[in-house]
Amino acid sequence: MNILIMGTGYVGVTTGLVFAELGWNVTGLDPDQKKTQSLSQGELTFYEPGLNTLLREHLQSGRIRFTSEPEMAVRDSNIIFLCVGTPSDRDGNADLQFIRQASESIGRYMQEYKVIAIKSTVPIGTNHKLSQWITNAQTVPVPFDVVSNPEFLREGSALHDALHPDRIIIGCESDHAIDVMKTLYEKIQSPFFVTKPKTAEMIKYASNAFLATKISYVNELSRLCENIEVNISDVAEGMGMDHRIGPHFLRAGIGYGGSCFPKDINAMLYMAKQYGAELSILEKVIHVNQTQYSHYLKIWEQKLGTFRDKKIAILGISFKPDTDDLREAPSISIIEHLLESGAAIRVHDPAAKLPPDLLSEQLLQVDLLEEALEQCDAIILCSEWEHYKKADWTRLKALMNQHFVFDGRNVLDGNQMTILGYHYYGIGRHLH
Ligand SMILES: NC(=O)c1ccc[n+]([C@@H]2O[C@H](COP(=O)([O-])OP(=O)(O)OC[C@H]3O[C@@H](n4cnc5c(N)ncnc54)[C@H](O)[C@@H]3O)[C@@H](O)[C@H]2O)c1
Ligand SMILES: O=c1ccn([C@@H]2O[C@H](COP(=O)(O)OP(=O)(O)O[C@H]3O[C@H](CO)[C@@H](O)[C@H](O)[C@H]3O)[C@@H](O)[C@H]2O)c(=O)[nH]1
Repeated sequence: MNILIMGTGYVGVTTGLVFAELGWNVTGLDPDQKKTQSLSQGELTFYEPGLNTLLREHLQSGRIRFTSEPEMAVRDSNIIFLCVGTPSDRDGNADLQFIRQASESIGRYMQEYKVIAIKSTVPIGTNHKLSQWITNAQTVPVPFDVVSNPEFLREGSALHDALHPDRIIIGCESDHAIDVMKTLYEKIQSPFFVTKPKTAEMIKYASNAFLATKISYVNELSRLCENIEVNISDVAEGMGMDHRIGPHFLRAGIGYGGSCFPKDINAMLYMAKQYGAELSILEKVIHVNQTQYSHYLKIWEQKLGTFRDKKIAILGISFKPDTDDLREAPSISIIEHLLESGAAIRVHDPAAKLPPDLLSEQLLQVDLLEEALEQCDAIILCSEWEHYKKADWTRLKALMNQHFVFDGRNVLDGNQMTILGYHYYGIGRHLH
């Protein structure tokens, strides 16, 4: 079977490489020629561990190729995966313009039966719209089936997640298309959950919103823990031992970011309004997330005295470690706040780069951790890269002017840092 992947971003490239790894022939299609040229030369356009090696391997094996020409790519495919972006529009709804454009080119160029699977995260009912857009673009009627096959991979561990998913969700009403999907994924050991298209679409949003709810719950709880001298990490560990709660997504921090949680929860709230329902819990989830970083900045500023004229090192700017993605990263809001408060900032990140137009005399990005710490008064750790966990904090201390460490992800050993002479503060973290 020939697989066409429309959209060669995080999801498209990972999905394409996983199918190539499973032995299928894959074509990646993207109108962005810079992306398809770079990928054809074995260079990813973003940072994601493990993908580069697999990309080069499968370019060599001939199982994957990239193009910006839709006509032949659509014609030669048996199954098409839509992995295009669905960003927020001005009202918070998911903007379906890329889904629509992709479906119109499928309709225009298809000449025989195809299975068309949507991996992009799309509002309830989009599968149905897609069928209409494809049909309307056809000049002669050609049969096809649409499948909802939402993706659950995380950036930073995309390859692992796509090769070992907890479940494969298939929303489809055609037995033939369900069989095609089962054949495609047969080498992946994972439960297969077949349901209606609308249900599959809802499972994706409901899962992301639930994970974000867990995070906002512990984050709000961390504020209480801060006042009662209890360590939120210990509370989360004890809670997580109950298998009904589970240990995951209970790490308190400066808030969630990324290209998915914020936009998907907004899209859910938009849908709720559209269908006359209330999702008041999710409104609170957003509120806690939006106030979490500023709540802790206030506490940290009191510890330091003031941010004005202080030199602050920001460690880790990506929304999470092992990615260079800055979309909705809490670090950006923190940097903006510090600049307004008159601090001078040096930023370090193992992979992510601040956009050049943000940089100024007051805000520099440096290549070495040592350069960021040189003469600084305080560190704010915004994403928990291994690089920082493994750093030699005994040696680094000598570089700093004052020794305040504000650990926005609760990952450094606070007791050890205190013994070394740092003034260590985390998130809802009372030290023993
Ligand atoms: N990033 C993640 O971790 C993740 C995980 C699960 C689901 N998702 C969802 O998957 C979708 C894609 O996310 P992403 O992060 O990979 O997006 P992305 O922005 O990295 O990539 C999307 C790509 O689609 C391309 N594109 C736009 N119009 C096209 C067209 N007509 N034909 C072919 N390609 C086209 C763009 O040029 C871009 O390269 C979104 O709906 C997102 O919510 C993302
Ligand atoms: O206990 C936790 C876990 C995560 N985070 C933060 O939550 C955000 C999102 O992290 P994560 O979910 O690991 O990364 P994403 O790549 O955004 O993945 C989410 O969004 C994807 C896109 O929809 C889904 O496919 C994934 O299943 C879902 O986990 C990051 O800012 C993390 O720092 C916390 O603050 N505490």
